[in-house]
Amino acid sequence: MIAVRNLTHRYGDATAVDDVSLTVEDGSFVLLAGANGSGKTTLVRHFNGLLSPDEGTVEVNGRPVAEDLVAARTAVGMVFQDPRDGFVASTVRADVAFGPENLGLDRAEIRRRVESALEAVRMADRGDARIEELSGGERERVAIAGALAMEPDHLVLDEPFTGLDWPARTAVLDRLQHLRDSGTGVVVVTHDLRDVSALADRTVVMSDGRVELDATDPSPDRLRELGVRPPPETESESETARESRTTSESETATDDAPGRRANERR
Ligand SMILES: Nc1ncnc2c1ncn2[C@@H]1O[C@H](COP(=O)(O)OP(=O)(O)OP(=O)(O)O)[C@@H](O)[C@H]1O
Repeated sequence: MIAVRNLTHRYGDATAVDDVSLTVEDGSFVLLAGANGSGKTTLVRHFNGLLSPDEGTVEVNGRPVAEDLVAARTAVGMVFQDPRDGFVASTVRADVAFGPENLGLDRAEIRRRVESALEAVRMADRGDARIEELSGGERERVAIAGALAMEPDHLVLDEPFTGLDWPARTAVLDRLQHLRDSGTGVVVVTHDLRDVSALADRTVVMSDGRVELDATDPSPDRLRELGVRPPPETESESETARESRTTSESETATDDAPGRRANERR
């Protein structure tokens, strides 16, 4: 479990994360959303000690992150958008193998993990490709494979789907669902709730550094209020509901006060 308690993070005088408490249980899938600058990336960077709190604590599997950074980074895998500088080897397969090799695993286990991770991002046939020759989306997929190959207890993906085509996106989501079902805690930071929200056990929305919403089934209206576009199904349901509301209001309006009703709808 990742347990964040009363976490505050400041950049100079600006408070980016403001007294946030949040837990990510093993085997749960948490969607972390919120407008630009609301503090999502800053928050998740604390999950494996990439940042240290100004106030509050973060524990992973019951142990304070600051006490053992290596343990925290082994337990919490992290993938960020645009991983341009994050590669350590020249070919895809060597890069994905780097982390498992550092865990001291035997060759057969490293091979199993690497092939399985490449399969998950639909790059199984590109293992020998040179990183420098890959497109942006392919690089993102290699970065995701690198984190998958570590088989961490928790996996945090910050805007992981931006450059991914639909087949890759679907394949990665399938793997995330499978991981969640087998006990991994998954956190996906995204502005785009399409497809991901169907998998999420909870949606957490940040605004101005605070957690403003933590719900299993957030209402589309509340999401909109917090600057998050609802997933399409709920959005269209809501549109339908609004349309039918508008129609019945307009029927009533014809009966009693047409001008006033028309203004209200605007
Ligand atoms: N390295 C930094 N130095 C100073 N301020 C920063 C730094 N990183 C982030 N901030 C500020 O902290 C606030 C939160 O930023 P953060 O990147 O955590 O938000 P976010 O919700 O992930 O945004 P986005 O959706 O745009 O990625 C913003 O006001 C941002 O300008």
